[in-house]
Amino acid sequence: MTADVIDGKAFAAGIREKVAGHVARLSEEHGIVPGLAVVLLGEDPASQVYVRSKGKMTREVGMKSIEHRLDAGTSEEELLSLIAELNADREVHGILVQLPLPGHLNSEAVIDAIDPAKDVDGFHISNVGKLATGQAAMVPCTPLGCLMMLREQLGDLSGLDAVVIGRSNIVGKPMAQLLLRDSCTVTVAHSRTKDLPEVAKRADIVVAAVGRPKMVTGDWIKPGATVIDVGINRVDGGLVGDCDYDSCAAVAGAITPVPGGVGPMTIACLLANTVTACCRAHGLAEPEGLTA
Ligand SMILES: Nc1nc2c(c(=O)[nH]1)N[C@@H](CN(C=O)c1ccc(C(=O)N[C@@H](CCC(=O)O)C(=O)O)cc1)CN2
Ligand SMILES: [Mg+2]
Repeated sequence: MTADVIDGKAFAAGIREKVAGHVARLSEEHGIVPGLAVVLLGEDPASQVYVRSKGKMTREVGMKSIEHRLDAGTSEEELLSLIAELNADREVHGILVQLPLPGHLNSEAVIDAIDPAKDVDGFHISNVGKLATGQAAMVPCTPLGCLMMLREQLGDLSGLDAVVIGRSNIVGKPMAQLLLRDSCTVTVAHSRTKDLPEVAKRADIVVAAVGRPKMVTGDWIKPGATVIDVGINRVDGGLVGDCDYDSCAAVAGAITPVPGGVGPMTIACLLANTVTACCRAHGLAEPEGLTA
């Protein structure tokens, strides 16, 4: 079997087009321009690339991009004071603090200072709780992108066996919640899981989000399963996923490549979340097909 390649780049472009349509309508019918504020501390090269890309795509879909680039040594007090300003700014509908933060800062305290209604990353404890209890939440962008690709590829996910490898707050845990919401039977596996290859091999859906280059190999995959590779590992100047692409693609029914799979969906879903937050803030109907 040769797997279908799930083209995240093309899918993400389609989402951005939908977002642009909603933004145009918000402007024409209501005179509203959604605004996204991105805060970056320090000079981490990858973070700089992501933040630049977020700004560019925000502008391309017609939204207002607000960027705050702060020194790596910025104190928590200064950062919290900026967040309070953004919380109060009516032109800002979404706020995102680029992660990882420099080590002297308490990420949880920083994230929980963001108004949950503007938390377009979906990392605020209130959004985490809402997702877990089935309430309307802001949903973390990377898992949301994975869910959209899975629904597109497989249709109804109900009853499917899903194994999420990785238990991070940013990807693994919210991914498991979303799959559960879509009535999958969900297993969250991690570095201490016994017989991990056998566990993975039972799954119709494997989501790999561990941050270990090429860890998941084809012999872990049930023939025909759908493999979503969230890993972005820089190895020998190139980019590889958490899955060994060639051996997994030889067995899977469908697979996301790295690059060009999950990555581009993250920023597209961020833009989608910003439009959703803007509509909610103004009591307007939420855009369809852009939320979980
Ligand atoms: N506050 C947040 N911080 C971080 C998040 C996040 O969702 N919110 N996610 C990641 C980084 N990230 C966005 O911030 C991100 C990662 C990767 C991509 C992407 O398009 N990747 C491309 C490859 C790009 C490359 O060559 O490096 C791909 O996979 O095709 C977009 C956004 C951590 N921090
Ligand atoms: Mg096929």
